[in-house]
Amino acid sequence: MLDTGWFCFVEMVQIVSRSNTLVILFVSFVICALLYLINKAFWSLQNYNNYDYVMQRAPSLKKDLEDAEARVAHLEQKVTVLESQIPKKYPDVKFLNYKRKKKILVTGGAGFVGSHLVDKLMLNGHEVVVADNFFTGRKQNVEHWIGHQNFELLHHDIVNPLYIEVDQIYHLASPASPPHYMENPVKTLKTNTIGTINMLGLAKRVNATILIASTSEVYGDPEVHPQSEMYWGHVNPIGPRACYDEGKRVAETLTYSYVKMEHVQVRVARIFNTYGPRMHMNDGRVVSNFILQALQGIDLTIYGSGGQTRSFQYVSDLVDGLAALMESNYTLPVNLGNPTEHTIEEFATIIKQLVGGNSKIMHVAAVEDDPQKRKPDITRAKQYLNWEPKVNLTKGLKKTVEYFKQELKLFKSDTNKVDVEL
Ligand SMILES: O=C(O)[C@H]1O[C@H](OP(=O)(O)OP(=O)(O)OC[C@H]2O[C@@H](n3ccc(=O)[nH]c3=O)[C@H](O)[C@@H]2O)[C@H](O)[C@@H](O)[C@@H]1O
Repeated sequence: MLDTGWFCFVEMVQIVSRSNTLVILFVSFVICALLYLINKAFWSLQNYNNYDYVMQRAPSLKKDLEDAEARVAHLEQKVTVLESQIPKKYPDVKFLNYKRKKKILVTGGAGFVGSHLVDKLMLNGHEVVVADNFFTGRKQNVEHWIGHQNFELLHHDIVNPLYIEVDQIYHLASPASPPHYMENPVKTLKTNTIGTINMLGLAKRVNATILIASTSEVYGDPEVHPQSEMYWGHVNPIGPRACYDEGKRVAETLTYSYVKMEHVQVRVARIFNTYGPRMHMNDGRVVSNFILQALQGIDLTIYGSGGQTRSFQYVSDLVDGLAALMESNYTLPVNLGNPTEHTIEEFATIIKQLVGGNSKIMHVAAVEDDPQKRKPDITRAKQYLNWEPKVNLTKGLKKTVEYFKQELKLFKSDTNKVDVEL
């Protein structure tokens, strides 16, 4: 078509040179108009043919597209399967031969203390089964082991019996922070009584050694200071803390009854105030409360005068003590705690200095039956387990503050304010 146009143009130039200019201009105009119309008709015809062609092939093109989509879906599936086969990177665990490798159940193994203990046992090369009802425990505390050949996670409430084969049981399952264990006192009692019976029954059936996590709370509001294992305690049996204090006291009584009647191999750890990474942001105990308040620049709330004392141990010291107790042959209760004692007022100042910021210290109403002093006598642990705490308060608190900073960042990406349960 372009060639024809060019040809006509040349022709016109030749005619112009020979004829009357006006006639020639008119003829040229008519020719150009005709060429334009022919050109337009040609392109419409071409487009019509393409459209027709596409319409004719539409069903087969649609089928091709469907086939391609099915092939892509199939390949995607294959990629998913292959990705799941790529070995996950786990922390390095020790190799133990079958004689030394133990199968160990940790109840409450997804909780704050339990998960640190699980890490230690896993790294030492044992096979670990965690049973947790996730009331205060969290999957994220043990997620780095999920899928490992030595690890198993059971969503199980130990108020119901558990039938498995194990060599050792660390029985840690129970809420431990006052606001959590007071939330449902009957459930706390069931966990510490029926749950403990179930675990002692399991230990008896499979001939496993069982370690019971008891607490400094069995000493109640103590009249003896520091508290040695010989002290029988001073607990209000009908007070708000009784569900936990008395629950743990019954757990100890049950334990020694199983020793007397069934010769079960037992260990009993009386755990004093413990802190460290993986504490829940809404734990409600003093360490997490003060750190979170200081990090957010809000006032640190002291319950009562602040003259009451506590002795804080870092979680890695505790798990070393628990493992040492399990491996010992000592069957009476053992205190596991750090004997460095502080008033709560001093503790608030320590946290404020460590975190910095503008928080002030304020006093609010005292809580009922709050033990006024607490400090472990750890002579027994030193003598029979060769154990004593290694991590000092500043070092432990620095790690804990770092942990809570990260937790706050994650939390704040969701919302702007954290409600600390007070
Ligand atoms: O941390 C632990 O290991 C222990 O914690 C609790 O015992 P408690 O000593 O009462 O724990 P906190 O709630 O941390 O209280 C410690 C002290 O700080 C005070 N407190 C707590 C929280 C707060 O925001 N402000 C405050 O002044 C409490 O009144 C108490 O005097 C549990 O009952 C024990 O079973 C557990 O072993």
